[in-house]
Amino acid sequence: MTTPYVLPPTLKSLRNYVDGEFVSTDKRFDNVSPLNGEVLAQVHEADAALVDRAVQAARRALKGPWGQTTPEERAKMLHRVADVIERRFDEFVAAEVADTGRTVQQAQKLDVHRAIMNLRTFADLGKNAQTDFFETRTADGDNLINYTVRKPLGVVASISPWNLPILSMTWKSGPALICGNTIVVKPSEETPSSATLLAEAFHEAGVPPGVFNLVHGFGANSAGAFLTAHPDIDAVTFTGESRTGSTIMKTVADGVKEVSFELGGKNAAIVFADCDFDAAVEGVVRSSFANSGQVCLCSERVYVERPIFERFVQAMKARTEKLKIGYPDEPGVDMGPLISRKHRDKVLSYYKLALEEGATLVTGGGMPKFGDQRDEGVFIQPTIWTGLADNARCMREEVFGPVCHIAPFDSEEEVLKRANDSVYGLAGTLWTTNLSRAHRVARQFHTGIVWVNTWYLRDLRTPFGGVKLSGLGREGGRWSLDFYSETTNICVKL
Ligand SMILES: O=C(O)C(=O)/C=C/C=C/O
Repeated sequence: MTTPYVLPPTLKSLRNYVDGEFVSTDKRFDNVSPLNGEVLAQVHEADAALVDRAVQAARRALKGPWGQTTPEERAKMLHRVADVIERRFDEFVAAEVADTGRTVQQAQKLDVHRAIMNLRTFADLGKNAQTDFFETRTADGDNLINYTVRKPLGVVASISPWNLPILSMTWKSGPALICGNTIVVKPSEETPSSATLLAEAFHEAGVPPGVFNLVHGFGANSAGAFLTAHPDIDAVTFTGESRTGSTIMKTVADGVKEVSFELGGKNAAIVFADCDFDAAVEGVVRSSFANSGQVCLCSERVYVERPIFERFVQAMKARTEKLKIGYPDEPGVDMGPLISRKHRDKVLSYYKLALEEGATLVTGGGMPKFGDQRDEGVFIQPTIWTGLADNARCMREEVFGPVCHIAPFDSEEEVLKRANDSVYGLAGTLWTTNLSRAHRVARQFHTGIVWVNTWYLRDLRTPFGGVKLSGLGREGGRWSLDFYSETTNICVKL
């Protein structure tokens, strides 16, 4: 097992991967560890010319051998990539841990595990995909048959976030490639390591040049903007902040390109008095502080039915104060640092704002003091507030840190009105042992996803995405196959 946050030697210099080759550039930026501020590697930034080379390589590959492959052959290649990830599992764990400071346990059980699952699941879903067939009889007595065929969109631009780096990159690449497209991926500048390893995995698996391309860089005036503005891309899939989604939508509007967005959230968890109390406490601690609260699905707003409100707040406080914050491989560690100093400053600004807005601080609210090198990292305390008004900024804006606010409620009608009173609508969570209430309330969440008596358990065949500012479209299962394909209907008179 490689030491969890020392990168494998090949990852000291993180290059682009274009047309089957690793490409260095003169313009480089530091990859900085959130654990202790050390420079881990130099990242080679792609300029507009290199992004153009990547898009042209992707376009050429569509007309090459890749364009002639069958879904079965593409599935075999994706499984081979997954085999390489399995073989180099510890390196992918080390890459994710080095870039993000997450716990080794999470990187193993969630991030890298899901990267393998994403590729294998979509390889098989795409290979076995159903299409539609209708028998039609017209009023004039004609008999017709109608059937649909799925064809590739073309060149897909994929921009993935720093919070679940390899999970989101493979969540997009898997379905895009099984549908016969080619892809240019741009990881966040905060998490370049596992993306570079993924390019090595595609290379080792023998996927033809130009099918999978990787460009490193930032958003505006850098690789992200060059890629989404490129005239020869056919679609954009993006996970990240809502305002960046709007910018991308404007960029591709003239070309009327297809977009799939999974954006921000200010998710609500509703805890009824008839819940399984201990399970709800455990579940809401997890849904508030997992990945240091850096998951678009986390619950930053918790509503608890009044009869158990005080008891629930005290139980949450006690359980949260038991969370172990520290290095990725410390025994029993629960939470690592945030992704960067800049992001920690943002979260700390909300910790300060909450008090100005009248919050009662139940626990946390600052930074842990380790008295060792970890103080050079960007760690932060998990925090619980109560007492804020529903219209406080901390109740409406996404903090994207380990924080939640707990408020009491008195009726289903009231709590649903408050939970849905948000510009976002990604994920709702609900805790109750009353079966009919579970189904009745779940469907009244104005969100794309609802979890009942659990959080963030995923079936990859289900539709995943949000409403309002939380996104556009759905990915997952056949919804991914529909997004990453052009569907043609063919009507034949018999
Ligand atoms: O679980 C997934 O498939 C996924 O895409 C999660 C995204 C979470 C973003 O913060």
